[in-house]
Amino acid sequence: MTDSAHHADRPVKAAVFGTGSWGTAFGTVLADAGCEVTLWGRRPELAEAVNTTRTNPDYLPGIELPAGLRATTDPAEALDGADFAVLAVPSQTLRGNLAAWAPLLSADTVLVSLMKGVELGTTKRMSQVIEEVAGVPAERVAVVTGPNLAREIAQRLPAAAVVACRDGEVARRLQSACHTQYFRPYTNTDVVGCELGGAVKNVIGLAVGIADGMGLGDNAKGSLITRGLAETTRLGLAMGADPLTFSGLAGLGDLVATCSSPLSRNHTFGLNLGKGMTLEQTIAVTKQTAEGVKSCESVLDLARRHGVDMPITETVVGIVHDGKPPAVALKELMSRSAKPERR
Ligand SMILES: NC(=O)C1=CN([C@@H]2O[C@H](COP(=O)(O)OP(=O)(O)OC[C@H]3O[C@@H](n4cnc5c(N)ncnc54)[C@H](O)[C@@H]3O)[C@@H](O)[C@H]2O)C=CC1
Ligand SMILES: O=C(CO)COP(=O)(O)O
Repeated sequence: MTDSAHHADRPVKAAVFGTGSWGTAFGTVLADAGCEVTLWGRRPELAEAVNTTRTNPDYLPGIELPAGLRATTDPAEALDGADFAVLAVPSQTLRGNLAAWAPLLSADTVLVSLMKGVELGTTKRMSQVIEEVAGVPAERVAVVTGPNLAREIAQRLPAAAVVACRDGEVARRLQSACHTQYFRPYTNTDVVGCELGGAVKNVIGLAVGIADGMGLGDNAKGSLITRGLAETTRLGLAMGADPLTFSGLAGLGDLVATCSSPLSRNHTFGLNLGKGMTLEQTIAVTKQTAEGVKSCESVLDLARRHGVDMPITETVVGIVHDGKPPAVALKELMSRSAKPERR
């Protein structure tokens, strides 16, 4: 654990791009595991605050960050000697961000996605965007996902996670670099399933939030979680994922955490809509990235391209983007034709 994050006779080095809640929290995990970590952020005043107060007052107020974590606004400084370049920016800005950083990457740096979204327009998963923009093979791109609400992790509360890479040995290296007493990563080689699990759970989290806001009860929540997982699995199967991935941490685990936590931005976004706020009002009170708001459209696009029925995702798109009143959307969802459970 703490001693395992060493590469031959030197500590493992990691650059983390994004000084938001998850970038900072995962940087904390890496530093607690013994890595030398440099966070990159856009704003000099936030980098300065991280370095001088050892806190991130904007995203994780009140939580002490480890000494092995420092911040900079210079991407070249962050990447200097990095074994891992960890990406934690919003999914829809990744392409533009990475285009600027890619020329600074060394030939053997492993790129790690922390993001849970699907690119609008291209319907690409984040690892695909990374491969394309950085010009690296799939074997050099890894994904970290699972039930990992950032604030809980930064408070060093226990959690398990999945580290996925097509190359199992790369996944094992990253697993050892981020394994601590409170953070337990498992490896997986099903990158497609792990990424889809993370992206679609945000959409289902919105749906459950809307239902909670409307006061529909816990049976509705259990039904949405289960049928949400069923439609995620259908899409995964059509895209070549291993269906067992969806009953693991990247699927069920993350879905349950997101749908039951007041810390989830997607759940909270849905809750506000369900309580009757307009989309504009909800966006105005949302200060952080709620990926499902944009990714519900790209997930639905993916589903249509693969000929997969995703009624809950379609309902969320109807409410969030087409202005359909939640009560009307609920009626439509409940009036769908009756069918066997396993289909
Ligand atoms: N917060 C959480 O609990 C978890 C978040 N994630 C995923 O991590 C990713 C990042 O989310 P968070 O850190 O939570 O979001 P956040 O909203 O807390 O932070 C986003 C970061 O990206 C930066 N950013 C925003 N627009 C940018 C741009 N145009 N260019 C460069 N940087 C920009 C912000 O300044 C901030 O540092 C998302 O895909 C999210 O789904 C995954 C697991 C847990
Ligand atoms: O992905 C997450 C927990 O695993 C965080 O969920 P939110 O993005 O909804 O806050």
